Amino acid sequence: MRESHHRDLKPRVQTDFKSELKQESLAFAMLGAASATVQVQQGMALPQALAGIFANSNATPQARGAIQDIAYRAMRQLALSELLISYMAEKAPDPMVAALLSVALPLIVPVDGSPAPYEAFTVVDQAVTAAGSHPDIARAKNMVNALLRRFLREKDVLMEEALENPEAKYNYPQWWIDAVITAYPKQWQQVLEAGNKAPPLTLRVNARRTSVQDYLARLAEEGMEAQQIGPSAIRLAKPVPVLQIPGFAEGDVSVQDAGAQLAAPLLDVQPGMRVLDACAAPGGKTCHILELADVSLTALDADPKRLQRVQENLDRLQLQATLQPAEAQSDAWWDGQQFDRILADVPCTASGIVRRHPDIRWLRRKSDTRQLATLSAEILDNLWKMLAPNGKLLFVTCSLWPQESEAQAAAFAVRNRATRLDAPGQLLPLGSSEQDHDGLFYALFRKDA
Ligand SMILES: C[S@@+](CC[C@H](N)C(=O)[O-])C[C@H]1O[C@@H](n2cnc3c(N)ncnc32)[C@H](O)[C@@H]1O
Repeated sequence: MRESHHRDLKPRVQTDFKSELKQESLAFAMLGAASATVQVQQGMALPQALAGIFANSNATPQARGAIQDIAYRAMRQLALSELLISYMAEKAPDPMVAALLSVALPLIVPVDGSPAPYEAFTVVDQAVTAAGSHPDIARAKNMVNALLRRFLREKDVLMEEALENPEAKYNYPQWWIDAVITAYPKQWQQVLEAGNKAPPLTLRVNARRTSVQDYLARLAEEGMEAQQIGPSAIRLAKPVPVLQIPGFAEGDVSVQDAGAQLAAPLLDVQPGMRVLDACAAPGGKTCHILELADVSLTALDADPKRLQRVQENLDRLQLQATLQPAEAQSDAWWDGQQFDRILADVPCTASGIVRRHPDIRWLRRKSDTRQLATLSAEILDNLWKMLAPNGKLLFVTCSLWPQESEAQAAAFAVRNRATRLDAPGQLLPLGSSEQDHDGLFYALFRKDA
């Protein structure tokens, strides 16, 4: 996938996704996933693209699930699919046709080692039906048929050739591959591969309502296989929709990655403390802090809409915080009273959570890293003055890039004469079953009196 290729795309996109196809058909799901894929190629985040498609469509919850699954698979193999298409198509297909082919190919050959979810001939047949049903691409129906059938015939040779290309082999832009190799010369392959695996569903047990042991027993009673993978973290063997998680609606558990669950304990909160969560939404870490101690917490975020999600999570867990829509690099909102603890989970490239957001690699530009690092430095310096003497500030990113993480932490400590305390540093997402977490970074600082 070439950067310039992306910017030049001006496809006709069917955002008002009302298809005449049967909702339960694979063709319907593929068409929805292809519409989402085209929008990502135009620069929109996949969750937003899907939300738009769902809002404008008549899709049932089941059909939505299928669209989502197929779109996420397509993101994890986009560079491979695009290269394969370029081998087989005489001229570059219309973006919507290319997107339909890009959602079909991973269903025939998943490269993460998982079994193919459908019979290959069903995929071809349904892709052709999908093309035929869409007014803008119906004329490409025969081409879709011919190309996918050729792929079935020549799969081994085509795959062998394509997998010699690093972008197609690993399914990341070349600059991303280079950045991982530079930062992690020993584990780069494992890191890239882990980012292409579907993420686990990890729960955080709410210590105010139950214990890990009791909750594991409850899951066992319900026939759900699960394993403890952190002090409060439980990984389900098979992901399920949130509303099927026992006790979720009542607040017994929340969904949170095991790596993200390290934040609240590291802050070492004590009853009565004043705590600022400076980039709080959607409130995963906010709620965890409040589950651990009765503190007076301000949850700040620049995005008021995302702050509503913090409130929803607080309500579900029956917790309280003061919500503050504001930018963390500003002090216009601040009453001058210092905080005992500050969590700075700053905006970053999110390169460490690419297994959950496989679209990120196609949306980010190399230059984003520097811009975000500059903003984070401003945020950190501003928050430092809001910290009380002997207070602690926890700096968190979900980035793999040292420029945003370790280099940022080191420069911050020097600028502010902050004392660095023990913290895990960079968590490498290696996808191993013992350490199954996202790629977060943690640095903890104390302001000496
Ligand atoms: C990594 S997310 C936070 C995740 C959250 N701490 C959790 O555990 O659920 C970063 C958040 O920073 C917010 N944000 C972005 N720029 C900001 C800024 N300048 N000031 C404050 N918040 C900002 C985003 O809206 C986003 O919600």
